[in-house]
Amino acid sequence: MASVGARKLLTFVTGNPGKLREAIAIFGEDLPWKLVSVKLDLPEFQGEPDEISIQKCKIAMEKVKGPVIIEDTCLCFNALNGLPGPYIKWFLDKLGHDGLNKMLAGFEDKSAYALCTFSFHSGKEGDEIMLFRGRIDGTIVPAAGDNKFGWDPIFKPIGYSRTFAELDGDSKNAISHRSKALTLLKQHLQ
Ligand SMILES: O=P(O)(O)OP(=O)(O)OP(=O)(O)OC[C@H]1O[C@@H](n2cnc3c(O)ncnc32)[C@H](O)[C@@H]1O
Ligand SMILES: [Mg+2]
Repeated sequence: MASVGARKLLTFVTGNPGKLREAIAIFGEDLPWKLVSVKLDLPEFQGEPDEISIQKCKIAMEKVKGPVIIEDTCLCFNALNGLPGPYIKWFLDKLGHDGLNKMLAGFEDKSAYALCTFSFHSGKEGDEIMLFRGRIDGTIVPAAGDNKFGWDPIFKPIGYSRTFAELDGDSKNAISHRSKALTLLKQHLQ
């Protein structure tokens, strides 16, 4: 298995620099693992979040021989029974922040949740793909804050008066869907 010093390499396959930046910060340096990345535009599958994550991980496993992770993020509007969910990337791309807000114009319920699923495979034949999930609940609001990463400007976590985009990186990482999922993965790796 590839290693740096005493540390084993864990390869995160993603085409998204925002995810990578946050994952590196959350993963930290306290494990006997070093997180490295491979930039690849993975296919956008359809289906339920777990199925999508497993399919995505299988593609990553073809590219990376060794321990590998991928991540899939859904943004689910409760008024729309969980949509756009795994399809949020295309909805955001085509409609923008304003259009996503307008989708909820006819509903009183503006609540939503972000769901992050990390998939891990050890790289050993016969081992199963393992899933680690994190969720945060919030509200969809008109865009506020720096437009640096995806739908951050329109997601206001419950209990906060500011959107993800208005929080600094450490504050987002302390509570986010991504950090909850990655913390479970880290516990497994320990
Ligand atoms: O290569 P992968 O890892 O799949 O990266 P992606 O950008 O295609 O990501 P997804 O398929 O998981 O689609 C999720 C969409 O939600 C966005 N997104 C993911 N996590 C986010 C976060 O924490 N805050 C804001 N936007 C986020 C992301 O930019 C995409 O538009
Ligand atoms: Mg993707």
